[in-house]
Amino acid sequence: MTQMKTAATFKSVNPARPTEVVGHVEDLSIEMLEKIVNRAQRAHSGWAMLPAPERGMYLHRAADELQLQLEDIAITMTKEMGKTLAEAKGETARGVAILRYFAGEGMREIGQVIPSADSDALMYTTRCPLGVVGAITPWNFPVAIPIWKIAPALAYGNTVILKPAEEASVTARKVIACFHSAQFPEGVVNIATGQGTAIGKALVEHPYVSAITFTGSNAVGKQIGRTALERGAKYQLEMGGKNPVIVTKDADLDVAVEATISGGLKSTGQKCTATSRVIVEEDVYDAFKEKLLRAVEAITIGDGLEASTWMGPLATKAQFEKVLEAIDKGKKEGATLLAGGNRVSSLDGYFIEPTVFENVDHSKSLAQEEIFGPVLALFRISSIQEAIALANNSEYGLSASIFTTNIQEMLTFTTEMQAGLIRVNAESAGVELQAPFGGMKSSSSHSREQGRAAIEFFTSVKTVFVKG
Ligand SMILES: NC(=O)C1=CN([C@@H]2O[C@H](COP(=O)(O)OP(=O)(O)OC[C@H]3O[C@@H](n4cnc5c(N)ncnc54)[C@H](OP(=O)(O)O)[C@@H]3O)[C@@H](O)[C@H]2O)C=CC1
Ligand SMILES: O=C(O)CCC(=O)C(=O)O
Repeated sequence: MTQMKTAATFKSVNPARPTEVVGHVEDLSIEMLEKIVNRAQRAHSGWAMLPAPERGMYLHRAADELQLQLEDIAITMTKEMGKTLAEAKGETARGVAILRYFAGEGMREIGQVIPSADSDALMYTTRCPLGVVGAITPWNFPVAIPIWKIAPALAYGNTVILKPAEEASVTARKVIACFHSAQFPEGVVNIATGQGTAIGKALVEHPYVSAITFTGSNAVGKQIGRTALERGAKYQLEMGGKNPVIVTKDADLDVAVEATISGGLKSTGQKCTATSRVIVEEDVYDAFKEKLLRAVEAITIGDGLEASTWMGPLATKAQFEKVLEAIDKGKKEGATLLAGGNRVSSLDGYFIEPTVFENVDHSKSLAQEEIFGPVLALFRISSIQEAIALANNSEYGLSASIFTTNIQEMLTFTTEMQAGLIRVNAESAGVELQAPFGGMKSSSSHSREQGRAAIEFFTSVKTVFVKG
């Protein structure tokens, strides 16, 4: 009798009601990962040799499949990590658009002809794929983030292994099923579910994995960067944010309040681009605060599948506990709690009230540490210079917004703000797929994802000199 070694599994639960199991996912062993990496390595040369427009057609077919599965995938996402169904549908539709954008990359130019000093020579650049790419992704955007890593990797001729967050693995498996239904050649698109500290780590260390693209926490990102650097693999890290919004005395306060609520509290504040510091000029501080607190009070909390819900639960038990601890620490450090601050005791899941603090010390945790939850800190300032200095007083530099109608203030902000995404009269979150995305300072490894910028990470440049 042949003994088949079967994989262990782990369960993924619904954060809105943690007794409900959304699905079981394979907890791969290192031996199984080894097989997947070998398969991806074997598939690489065939995939890289395909004409780029043909690779683009595969991506179009994956987009068609994702479009067909949009409703089911969005419902799974809401059940698995809690964001509202409207947001989950929007994110899945964004995944379709990203696939179509990178399908088009198969038809765009990849190099330049450069004048040579030798009149008998032709000199040009071209690009080649890196090989096997490992994509390690978080739970907060379980469709968009994997796809904005996988789609360019494939378009430029790499094969891919996705290691999704454990808490979003059921959704990730459904996304990868769309690629399989689109009949990508065997081994080109792969998923390796399991623990980050085992499977993720082994992927980063594997000699056949030429590049790692990661989104998640700073602690893990830095560790991945060190390991990849050590063995000469290419790496790209997108990590945290402590994103400021500045509201000046010339701002339209209603617009600023709506954008602060949306940027800070949609997805329950679990976006690396979420607003967490709200820096308001003293002339309008009290008026802004009053409007903000009224809007916060109107927020409906509940299961993301219910149409009346504006804000769902935190995605995981760990995140729920981390956010409650951060709120508690803020209180102990002397900040004034204006709204929220508690778990929602009438609901079983990982729900926390939208929370607003003021009188926050700039050097303390509420002003400096990424919370990744529905928590806003208000700061009162007396000038635009003070506002920008405060906004820049952070180890992070991902996204930053200003609300003003004063053109000089807009220009000063766009010049002096140290952030990869600068937004004027618009919320700090919300990324457009055709534009470069990434942060400054500790928010990223200084590279950019999405749009045409993606080609820089997922390919290597070759300079070719041909002498006749
Ligand atoms: N920038 C962003 O978009 C995000 C930021 N965060 C921040 O990170 C905090 C913690 O969230 P968390 O989910 O724990 O984030 P992590 O950084 O731990 O997880 C992100 C991904 O990395 C994997 N991973 C974990 N450890 C390793 C490792 N040693 N080697 C390789 N891969 C690994 C995880 O797998 P597994 O799930 O199996 O652990 C997951 O797929 C949040 O509170 C928030 O502050 C979180 C999510 C997104
Ligand atoms: O703001 C967005 O749409 C993207 C946010 C993001 O990339 C993240 O939270 O990891």
